[in-house]
Amino acid sequence: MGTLIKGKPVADKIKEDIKAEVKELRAKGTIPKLSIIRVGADPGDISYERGALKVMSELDIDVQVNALPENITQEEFVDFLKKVNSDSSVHGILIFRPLPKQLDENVIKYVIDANKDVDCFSPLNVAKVFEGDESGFPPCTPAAVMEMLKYYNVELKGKRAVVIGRSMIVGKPVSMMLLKEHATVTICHSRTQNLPQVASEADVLVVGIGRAKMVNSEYVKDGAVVIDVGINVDEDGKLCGDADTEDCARKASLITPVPGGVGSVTTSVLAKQVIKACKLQTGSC
Ligand SMILES: Nc1nc(=O)c2c([nH]1)NC[C@@H]1CN(c3ccc(C(=O)N[C@@H](CCC(=O)O)C(=O)O)cc3)C=[N+]21
Repeated sequence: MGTLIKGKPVADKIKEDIKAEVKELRAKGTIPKLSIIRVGADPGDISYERGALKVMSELDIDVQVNALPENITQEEFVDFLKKVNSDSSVHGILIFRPLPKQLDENVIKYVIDANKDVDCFSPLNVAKVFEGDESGFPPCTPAAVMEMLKYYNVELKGKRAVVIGRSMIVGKPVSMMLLKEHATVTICHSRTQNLPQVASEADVLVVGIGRAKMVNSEYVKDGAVVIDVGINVDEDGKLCGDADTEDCARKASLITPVPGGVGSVTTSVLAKQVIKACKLQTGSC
């Protein structure tokens, strides 16, 4: 029976480091501020927003939530984003994705100010993740995965990591970050043949596909570490991951729960990146 590894101690440690930095910034008259841009009311977005608001208020970081209508046009969205870009009181910008289909992410990603882009939307920040350059902003969820692995002393060097999912928010960047730590990385997705077989070769299995409880013990090698990045809402309206936690735990050595796992660390990483952005913009680093 595997051990559930929770996000809370990892998040607490990250928050502890940030607290002093916020104090220092505030003493100099700078109020760190995050601007969230949400289009519509997707349950995953709402969950992230709720978590983010809680963490930012704990840490005394200002947040502005911009809830834009589901049917907003591309032009209106771009105009709005440009306004947030040029608002000097805002240091970090988080745009929930995926955006509705009338909005072209391939255009918008060039509009967001890379220095305020705390969740790696801008191609400039994406490039840095792929280059292993830590001067930019990695996406918060993959960064949270790496924080979890580090905190729980999971060895990556030379190990076989399998990532299920190839999104720009989770799968692709987390694969590059695992590669940087010298894992041998396989990226799987909905078209992968013999998925359970490939997944069950993993020492570390990272799941981010957005399909509730899809991954069961058939996908898990004995003693593997399972990191569940999925945030889904089940039939009863409860939050659940992409893995069937209980079933996977029969074989896994360590497994992250949902809620209370990676998601709870993501929001702390977000706060950390807002502070990094704030220091960058106010010249205090
Ligand atoms: N650009 C972008 N980046 C994302 O990383 C992103 C996104 N868009 N769109 C939505 C999904 C979903 N997501 C969550 C992150 C944390 C929690 C979280 O804090 N969850 C808490 C529970 C919070 C609550 O519901 O009260 C937990 O798992 O314990 C939830 C969901 C990130 N996503």
